[in-house]
Amino acid sequence: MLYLASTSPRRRELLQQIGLVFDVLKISVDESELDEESPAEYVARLAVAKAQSAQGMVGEQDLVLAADTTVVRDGVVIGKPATLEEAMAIWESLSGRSHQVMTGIAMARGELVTHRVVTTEVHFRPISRPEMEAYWQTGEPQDKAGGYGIQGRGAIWVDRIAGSYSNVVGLPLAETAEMLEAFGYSVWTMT
Ligand SMILES: Cc1cn([C@H]2C[C@H](O)[C@@H](COP(=O)(O)OP(=O)(O)OP(=O)(O)O)O2)c(=O)[nH]c1=O
Repeated sequence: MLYLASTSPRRRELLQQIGLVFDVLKISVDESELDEESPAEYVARLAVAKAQSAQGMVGEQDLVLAADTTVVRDGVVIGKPATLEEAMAIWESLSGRSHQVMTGIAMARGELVTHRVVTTEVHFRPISRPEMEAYWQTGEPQDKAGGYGIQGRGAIWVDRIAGSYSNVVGLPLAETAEMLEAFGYSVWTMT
């Protein structure tokens, strides 16, 4: 059996989109950063921690998939904004330039744990302050890394991307399917 260890509705939808059959496990891990850790190491570590924290809820033969997505600007991890002020500061720093979205994906079965990090380059057009205020009011930015959703209204700020789109939403599907194949899960044979 395949399990997705995530509270994110986006990840659930992405996995469903490619026809996978799975159950969802709610997990929570400490998301604080460690000193000296790169953004790629951070998302990989959190994805592995999420997968491993769910392993106690499943059998030895079950496969657990987990992920962590973050926005990175100039090598700095940008989290989820808690207030309008925080969101404005983030968006000011992303306006009219590029940033990276990194997702760590982890899969764990018994003693075997694999992980991978996928990066997408995202470019924002210049954003005005009234737009930022209006966007905050929609409620969309609050639970999202970098305070935007490319799959929602946030899309109007994105004028180009290089790399995986699903990675920005929370789970890079090509890479996830490839990793699943290595564990014997094919999207073509799952019912
Ligand atoms: C940049 C961006 C992020 N996001 C989301 C993806 C993730 O759900 C979220 C980043 O937070 P995560 O900590 O990766 O995930 P989560 O807290 O939603 O769920 P869980 O840890 O239980 O798996 O931001 C979007 O939905 N769209 C975007 O364009």
